[in-house]
Amino acid sequence: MNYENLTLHTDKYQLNMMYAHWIQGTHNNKAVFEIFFRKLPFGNGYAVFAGLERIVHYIQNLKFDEAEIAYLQSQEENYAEAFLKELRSFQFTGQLDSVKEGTLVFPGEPLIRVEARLFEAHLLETAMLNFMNYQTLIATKASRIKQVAPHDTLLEFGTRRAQEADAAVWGARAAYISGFHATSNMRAGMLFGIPAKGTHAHAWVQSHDTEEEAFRRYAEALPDGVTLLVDTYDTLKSGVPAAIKIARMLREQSKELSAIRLDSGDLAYLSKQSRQMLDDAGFPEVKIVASNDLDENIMLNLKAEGARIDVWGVGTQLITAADQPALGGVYKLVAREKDGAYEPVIKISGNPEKISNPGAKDVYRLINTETGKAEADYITLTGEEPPATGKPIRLIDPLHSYRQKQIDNYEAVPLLEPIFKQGELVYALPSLEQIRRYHEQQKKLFWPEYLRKLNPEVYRVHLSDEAWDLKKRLVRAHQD
Ligand SMILES: Nc1ncnc2c1ncn2[C@@H]1O[C@H](COP(=O)(O)OP(=O)(O)OP(=O)(O)O)[C@@H](O)[C@H]1O
Ligand SMILES: O=P(O)(O)OC[C@H]1O[C@H](OP(=O)(O)OP(=O)(O)O)[C@H](O)[C@@H]1O
Ligand SMILES: O=C(O)c1cccnc1
Repeated sequence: MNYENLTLHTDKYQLNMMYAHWIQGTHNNKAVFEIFFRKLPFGNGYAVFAGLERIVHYIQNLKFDEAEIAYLQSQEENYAEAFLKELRSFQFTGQLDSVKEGTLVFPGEPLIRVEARLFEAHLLETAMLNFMNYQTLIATKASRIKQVAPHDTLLEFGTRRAQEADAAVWGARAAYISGFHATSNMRAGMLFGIPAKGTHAHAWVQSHDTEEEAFRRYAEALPDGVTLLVDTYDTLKSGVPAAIKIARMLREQSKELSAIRLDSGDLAYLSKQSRQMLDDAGFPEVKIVASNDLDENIMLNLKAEGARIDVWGVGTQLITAADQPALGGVYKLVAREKDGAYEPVIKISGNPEKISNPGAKDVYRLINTETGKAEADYITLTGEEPPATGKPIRLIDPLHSYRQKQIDNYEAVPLLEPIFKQGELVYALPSLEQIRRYHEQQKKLFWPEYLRKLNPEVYRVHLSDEAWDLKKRLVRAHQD
């Protein structure tokens, strides 16, 4: 079945709630929901927000066609015809604000805010979380990998091990946002304009009588600048020597061997030996590509061992976020329309970290005007006066309110941008190159202590006095 309509890409409970609201006549009441996550993945100090482009396309294409309606009828005989009619004319008419893709984001802050009829806001939850959680997770994993090899070339090789096709292409895009240079996935190349790159598999070597013949034929067949996989039989005894012969052949033809690839064995030892052999043979420009279940920890170790690797092919560990395969982003109701006005709502929990921050909120990044570095993120209620220089801010840690800090000279950059207004797209989606550049600039806003991959400093995310007072008031109201 090849069916692209994602309107029913939602959990059944959303339709249950939509129906129940419709039955009680509250489906047109408005509400505000916010997406945020509570815990950073991989012990990282930040996450890289991604998924907005897919969310925009998803919302623009929401439509209950006849196939969706027929399926719903087949599942629930009870659905009133008038409800199905309501679904047939369904479209998003609300407001959506979001952080831009490539932004560094932190726990507890609103990343996407949806203000819409309950009927619409419920339907959107599942798909939006699905897109945002996965893409943000992979962008964050890719960013960790980039941290350990900031000056090397990074290739995304994960498609064959990804959790199906969508994960492969959107994961490739997420990796590119965080600074990967290319993907092996041709469709991701075609869809998003990511450079597509590839070497060859062991099968190419195995399908010839000798390694040398395989390399020669491959170099003759392909355009200039090939990479040869040298570990099919014996890397140092046969693979690298055969590659050097081909490099000589190519040089005579005024062409060149671009690189060799190592895909097994001790990559530190083999890369150092291969480098020496290539240099001794007069080919210092030929690069060394490594692959084989790499992740940021192995890469860091390889670098510590002095490995001579110029290009890293990273697949499984990146595309599946193997060490933490899910980001726990949530979509929570923060305000509901009552008697024509918004009333903030809270979710109480015995665990203080799970008590939600009530009320529709904005979030600002406070940049110290002297250092140019981010000091903290600052969450206000939407009705509040935005923070501005000249107005000192007392930062109160929402979880540990004894932790307070005053800052005076700052620029407050709003992180949430209007994406949809009254259902109309008001945001010009940036190109992937622009997102990638924006992400690079974002990282420069932070001291390295927040960015390091092991035990990073915790970046502050604070509530304004008004937001904090509202929270205390609602907690108390629920205790009485
Ligand atoms: N010097 C090194 N230091 C740390 N880890 C390394 C080093 N060299 C290779 N590795 C990693 O160790 C793991 C070795 O995996 P494995 O034993 O399955 O590979 P292999 O036997 O060399 O090759 P394969 O099974 O793919 O033919 C891989 O994840 C690889 O990236
Ligand atoms: O190890 P990853 O990080 O997931 O990177 C992708 C892996 O996919 C290929 O191996 P595979 O054994 O599938 O095919 P091959 O015959 O080309 O080695 C490639 O050689 C890499 O080792
Ligand atoms: O081009 C490669 O070398 C490649 C591509 C995908 C997976 N493994 C390797």
